[in-house]
Amino acid sequence: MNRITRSGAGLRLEAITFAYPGGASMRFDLTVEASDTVAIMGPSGSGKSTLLSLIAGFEMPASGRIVIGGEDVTLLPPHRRPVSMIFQENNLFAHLTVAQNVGLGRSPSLRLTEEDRAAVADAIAHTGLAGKEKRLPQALSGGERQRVALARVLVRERPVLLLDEPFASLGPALADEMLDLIAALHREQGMTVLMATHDPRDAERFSRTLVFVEGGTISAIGPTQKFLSGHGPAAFDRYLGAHRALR
Ligand SMILES: Nc1ncnc2c1ncn2[C@@H]1O[C@H](COP(=O)(O)OP(=O)(O)OP(=O)(O)O)[C@@H](O)[C@H]1O
Repeated sequence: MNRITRSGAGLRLEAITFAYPGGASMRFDLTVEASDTVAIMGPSGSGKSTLLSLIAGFEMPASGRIVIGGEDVTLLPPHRRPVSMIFQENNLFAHLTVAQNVGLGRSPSLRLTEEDRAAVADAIAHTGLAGKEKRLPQALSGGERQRVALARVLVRERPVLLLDEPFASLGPALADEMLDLIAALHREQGMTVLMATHDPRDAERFSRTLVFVEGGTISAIGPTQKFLSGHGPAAFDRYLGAHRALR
């Protein structure tokens, strides 16, 4: 059944510097092993989304290098990078059906070959959307819309998946369901996954490695279990304590 095959790519950010106009300067150094699952955590405004946007190519660094799967992608536009990204919401085109939104992952003009159509059907089945192919996004639940975004990621067959708080607009049950689905796809396909999240439960359930971002830089990286069991850096414990107090 599985026409979707993919494996992960390693990722390296070497002395990446970046600043938004008028904003503070940020600097990122990071090495991620192929097929790792990485949670990116840190205070609001610390730079988690910016880090993902730099990897995806939506923002360009002032200096430094980004290497994915051994290829220097620093100067490549987003669509030429071996990366897919899912945002918190607004991942879909409102005027296109589920099947068309997924099909865009294969061809921006929706000129699909037989093989493309088969891949779209596979991805729709994999994400539990069979029977909903002709619906428009407005006729879907929030969780189903995120599944469509995930199905599109699957047909793109990129070895790196970036998730920017993809469950933040979903209730806890749907968020868990979506996380389980991503975990299952990861087990099957081994893509490298980086996920920005504020939720330690998501990090614990899904990630092997935790990256802690503070003040525009990565201040710590290590095994998720170690960080979440209170054996990480003191700053991370303070962040978790403050985060839990807010909830
Ligand atoms: N397009 C932009 N233009 C100017 N400044 C921006 C822009 N996007 C983000 N910033 C600023 O850059 C800093 C880092 O933002 P970023 O969105 O990366 O943080 P974050 O850790 O993802 O935050 P959150 O957890 O709230 O989503 C913040 O101070 C933010 O205000």
